[in-house]
Amino acid sequence: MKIRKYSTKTWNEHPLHPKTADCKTVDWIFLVDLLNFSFWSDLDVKDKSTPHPDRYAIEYNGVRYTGYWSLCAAINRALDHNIPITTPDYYLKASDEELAAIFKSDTKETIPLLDERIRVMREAAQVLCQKFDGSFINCINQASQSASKLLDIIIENFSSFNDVHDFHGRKVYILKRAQILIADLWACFDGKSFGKFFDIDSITMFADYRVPQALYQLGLLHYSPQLIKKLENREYFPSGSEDEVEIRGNSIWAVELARCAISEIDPTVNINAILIDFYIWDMAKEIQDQMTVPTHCTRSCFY
Ligand SMILES: Nc1nc2c(c(CN[C@H]3C=C[C@H](O)[C@@H]3O)cn2[C@@H]2O[C@H](COP(=O)(O)O)[C@@H](O)[C@H]2O)c(=O)[nH]1
Repeated sequence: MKIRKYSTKTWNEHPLHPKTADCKTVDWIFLVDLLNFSFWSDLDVKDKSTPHPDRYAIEYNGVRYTGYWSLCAAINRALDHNIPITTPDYYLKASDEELAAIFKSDTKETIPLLDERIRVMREAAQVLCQKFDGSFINCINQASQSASKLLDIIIENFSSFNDVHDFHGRKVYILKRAQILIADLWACFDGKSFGKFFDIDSITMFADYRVPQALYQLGLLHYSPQLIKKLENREYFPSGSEDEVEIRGNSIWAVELARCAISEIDPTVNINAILIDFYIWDMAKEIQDQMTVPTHCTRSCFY
């Protein structure tokens, strides 16, 4: 496995990520991270890099994309057809049919949670147009270059980002999409302009379903035999259930411990949870076929 140096510059190198860092790119990142959830397929029981032929996929520039990349491809496809899909005023007023067409599948399976995606688009567009003059840039400006303040603005105004759960009577703030939204801005704008946050290191890893699987593979997360059996049986974990919150919460802690360990080995290295997460997520995609336990199965708009 090639060792890759991940830096914020790597974010823009992905073929489907925007190559210009401007106002339109902020709208693109907001929409992508508004919809950055639940791509795993009921058809793909093996969830390998060679996906089930019928699982949701988008053909774009001659490449078939599944998962997160299928979302980016669908949005870029619409923009290529001069549909202003990243403009909040557009996805506030477009019909359900017009929005559904954006995610039109190039295979038999439709995008998971399509109705939920349309609902959260409407909800977020309403807030952006009514409270922030139609652009997330005004949320960024209100945060005065504080990542934690922007996090508060996001979860106070956009309920679909409110990834908070009860675990044995305690509130667990996971906030995966709200945090990756801030992280993607920081990475795309290379820590400048709309990506400039003096406290970016306060952002944690993004507890999705892919990185926990990789953390286990790397020996940074331990699963009990009972949990492994449930994962192998593709048992469904309801959003907020004990197993699901445990996997996600411990993933965050595992990355924090990894961050501390790296800093102890080399205090000069400029590392944070975001870069560790991005690196592991990208690597997970490369070693998907070698994974010894499947991802966990939860359907939610949180990740
Ligand atoms: N923790 C974490 N979760 C991430 C990402 C990304 C994409 N980030 C890109 C941008 C910069 C980085 O360099 C990555 O290239 C998507 N996801 C989550 O994964 C799941 C989709 O998985 P699959 O079905 O296999 O595509 C879904 O829950 C989605 O929300 C990440 O980076 N970290």
